[in-house]
Amino acid sequence: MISLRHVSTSFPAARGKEPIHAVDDVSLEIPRGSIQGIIGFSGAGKSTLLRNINLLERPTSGEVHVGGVELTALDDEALRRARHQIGMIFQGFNLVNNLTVAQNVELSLKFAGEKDRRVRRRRAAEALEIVDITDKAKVYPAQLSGGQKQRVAIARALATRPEVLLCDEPTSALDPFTTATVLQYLADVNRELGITVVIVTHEMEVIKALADHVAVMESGRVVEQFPARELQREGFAPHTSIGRYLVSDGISVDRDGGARTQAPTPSGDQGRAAESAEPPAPQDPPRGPRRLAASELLAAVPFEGGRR
Ligand SMILES: Nc1ncnc2c1ncn2[C@@H]1O[C@H](COP(=O)(O)OP(=O)(O)OP(=O)(O)O)[C@@H](O)[C@H]1O
Repeated sequence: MISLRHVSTSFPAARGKEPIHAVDDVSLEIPRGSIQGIIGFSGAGKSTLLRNINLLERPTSGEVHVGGVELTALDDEALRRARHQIGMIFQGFNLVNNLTVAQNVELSLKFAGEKDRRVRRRRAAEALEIVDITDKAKVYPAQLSGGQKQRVAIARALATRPEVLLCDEPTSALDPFTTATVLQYLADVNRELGITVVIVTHEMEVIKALADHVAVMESGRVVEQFPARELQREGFAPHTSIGRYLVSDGISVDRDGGARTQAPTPSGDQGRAAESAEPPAPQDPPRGPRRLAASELLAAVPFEGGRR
């Protein structure tokens, strides 16, 4: 379904510096209808690789194929049409604040060239129903919690009926209970609509809950791949030190190094902004009180139809 062939992406150097090789000769096959997790530390190149799939970031070299079409060979107009098959959601939700929830979703259909307003309204209503947020159709994003905003973003991505959903750290700004809710919707979308999901995250617990396949990135390269079910197998150890570190106990890769520990509230659906900080170096694991692992909370929140 998605085939990345020797994809590299470099960014020009600042004066006197070396260019940044954000993605370095990555080849990856993602089967139709699967959930592919991409994990690694900050700066590993995960987001750039994800944005290479819909050419939001055009690779410097290599080929990107989606649904049998080589996107890297298309002209601008053909690429614009092909992109309707690929929805995307982001850590920061990216909703338009001065439009209502329904208008935000309709906007994606407008961009996709749907001229009939009634069709846009109907399809937006359908998409909002998929993520159970129809009751918020007339409110503005500022009136929503983080989890609700992400559900609207999922609806917006689904409105064009894509075959692929790209998720860039979709739960990083959410508390663990809200994370479980959003993951549930992504699992449902994958299972019920057959949408191929690619999810970039620094949280192994998200991968464990959702993914079929895992790719570990370091310094722009995919250094290791394994089936996500391996994560449930006792004694499983990735081959690379970065992979072992990411799956080791206590690693929900809390980027603040455990300095800000916050117990989630069961009411849950209160988005809170994640604070950015450098990740710990692999040889320097996080200190301080361990944040409640998402798995503990996922166990507490029913995850019906969850994949694992
Ligand atoms: N538009 C850009 N211009 C210049 N450098 C960039 C650009 N986008 C990304 N980079 C650099 O490319 C490298 C990979 O960045 P990328 O955002 O893909 O990593 P990541 O693994 O997603 O990190 P994070 O988890 O922090 O989002 C980093 O060194 C980053 O600074």
